[in-house]
Amino acid sequence: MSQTEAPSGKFAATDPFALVRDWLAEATASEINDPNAIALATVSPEGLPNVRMVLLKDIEDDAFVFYTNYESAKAGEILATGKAAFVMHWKSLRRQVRVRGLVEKEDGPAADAYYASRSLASRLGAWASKQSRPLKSRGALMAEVAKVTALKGPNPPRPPHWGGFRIRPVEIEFWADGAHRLHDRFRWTRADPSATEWEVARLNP
Ligand SMILES: Cc1cc2nc3c(=O)[nH]c(=O)nc-3n(C[C@H](O)[C@H](O)[C@H](O)COP(=O)(O)O)c2cc1C
Ligand SMILES: Cc1ncc(COP(=O)(O)O)c(C=O)c1O
Repeated sequence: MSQTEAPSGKFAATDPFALVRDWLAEATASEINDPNAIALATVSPEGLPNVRMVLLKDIEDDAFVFYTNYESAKAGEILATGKAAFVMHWKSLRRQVRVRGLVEKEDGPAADAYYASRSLASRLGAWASKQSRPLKSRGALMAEVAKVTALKGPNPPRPPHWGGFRIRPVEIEFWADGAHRLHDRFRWTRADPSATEWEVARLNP
C-alpha cells in the first residue's frame, strides 16, 4: 500500500498503459515530429550503459513494442541481459514518461504485420542494412539495396534478422513540469511483469 496521495488531474488513471496512450495522443497533437520517439537504454554484459532513439510502434495492454535489427548492438545487449529502459520526452507538453522492464522478442505474426505495413523501400532497407556493423561506403550500401531489390522482388518477406522487442515493464513513471522545478512525479511499480497489481507513489521532484 502506498504511503502517498493518489494520482489526480492529468495523472489520474487506473491503468498506466492507458495513461501513456493518453499522453502520447496529446503529444501527437502538439509535437513537431516523432511524438513516439523513445530514448532506449540498454546495458552491456559488463555493465556499460548505451542509449539511442527508436520509435515506439505499439502500446499493448501490458507492454511496449519497437522494431529493429536483431544483429544490432542494442539487440545484442537486450538478448544478453533481457532488460531495457526508455524515456519519452515531449518538449511541447513539458512531460516525460520513464519505463524499465524485461524484454522479449516479437518475431511472430505481429512483427510480420508491422513489417508488411512499411514502405517497400524501408522493407528492402531492412534486408540491405547490417545495422551497427562497419560500412565501407555509402556506395556499398546502395549496391546492397540494388542487390536485394533484384533478389527479393516487390513483396519481400520479413528478414529473419529484423523484428520487434516487447518491453514488459516493472516500473512506469509519469513526470510533468512544475513551477520553480517543483515537478509532479508518480511512479507505478509492480513486483514482476506478470503481476496485475500496481503500486503508485508520488515522488519528490
Ligand atoms: C527519431 C529516431 C528514431 C529511430 N527509430 C529507430 C527504430 O525504430 N529502430 C531502429 O532500429 N533504429 C531507429 N533509429 C536509429 C537508432 O537510433 C540507432 O542509430 C540504430 O538503431 C542503431 O543502434 P544500435 O547500434 O545501438 O543498435 C532511430 C533514430 C532516430 C533519431
Ligand atoms: C533503422 C530504423 N529502423 C526502423 C525504424 C522504425 O520506423 P519505421 O518502421 O517507421 O521505418 C526507424 C525509424 O527511424 C529506423 O531509423
